Amino acid sequence: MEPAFWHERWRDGRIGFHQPVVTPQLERHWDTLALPAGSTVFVPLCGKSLDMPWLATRGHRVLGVELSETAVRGFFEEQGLVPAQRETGYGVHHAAGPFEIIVGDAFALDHAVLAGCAGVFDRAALIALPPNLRRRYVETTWASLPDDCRGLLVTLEYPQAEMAGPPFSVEAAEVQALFAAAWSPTLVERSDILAQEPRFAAAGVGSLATAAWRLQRQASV
Ligand SMILES: C[S@@+](CC[C@H](N)C(=O)[O-])C[C@H]1O[C@@H](n2cnc3c(N)ncnc32)[C@H](O)[C@@H]1O
Repeated sequence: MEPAFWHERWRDGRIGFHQPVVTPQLERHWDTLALPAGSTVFVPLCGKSLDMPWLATRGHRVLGVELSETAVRGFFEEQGLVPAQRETGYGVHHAAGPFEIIVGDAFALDHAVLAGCAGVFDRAALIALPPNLRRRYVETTWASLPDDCRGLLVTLEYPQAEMAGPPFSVEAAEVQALFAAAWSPTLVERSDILAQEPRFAAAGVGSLATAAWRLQRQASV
């Protein structure tokens, strides 16, 4: 999707992807990653997700990247924080408490800015991107994470022909194909959620599952 698509969504308040609750798979599976207390977790395409404060309650620092300044302003306001702001080569960097969010393009991040991230959490980031950008996202953004990084990825699976994305369907075979070169993906949960997502059923989608993947970065040689 072009940046204008997302800017319009935030400008018009069409943010049905934003959840008023913490992602359940994050609560269920995060601790199995056994990341050290105090370590930094990267949250790509972060929006104003409540997953970020949840990660902070687990003792993490959080580094997010998000195109929309509206989203980032909303996040800090809702958390009751006033961020310090500075211009960087990646975009305007906002920092307050355990949170740092760059208002910028996830595809422009590099090893230098992500070097301190021990973990990564992706909910509605990979699946927000069309197929050509999904590969680019894994080969640039995820590829810039350090060698020992571990993470959790949440995807949706449904017959793509029955509904246009976003969110897009990303099936297990694609997760394996995208990540297998540099990460070890392990499926930790798959649940049928059609009954909880009436807008998919209303759009004519006949089956809908969510999957959670644990990912371990393989050391580069
Ligand atoms: C589907 S939303 C999910 C937001 C968040 N992960 C959540 O769970 O609520 C995708 C977000 O990615 C942002 N976005 C899209 N492309 C981006 C890019 N190239 N770099 C940074 N953010 C991007 C959009 O503005 C939008 O807020």
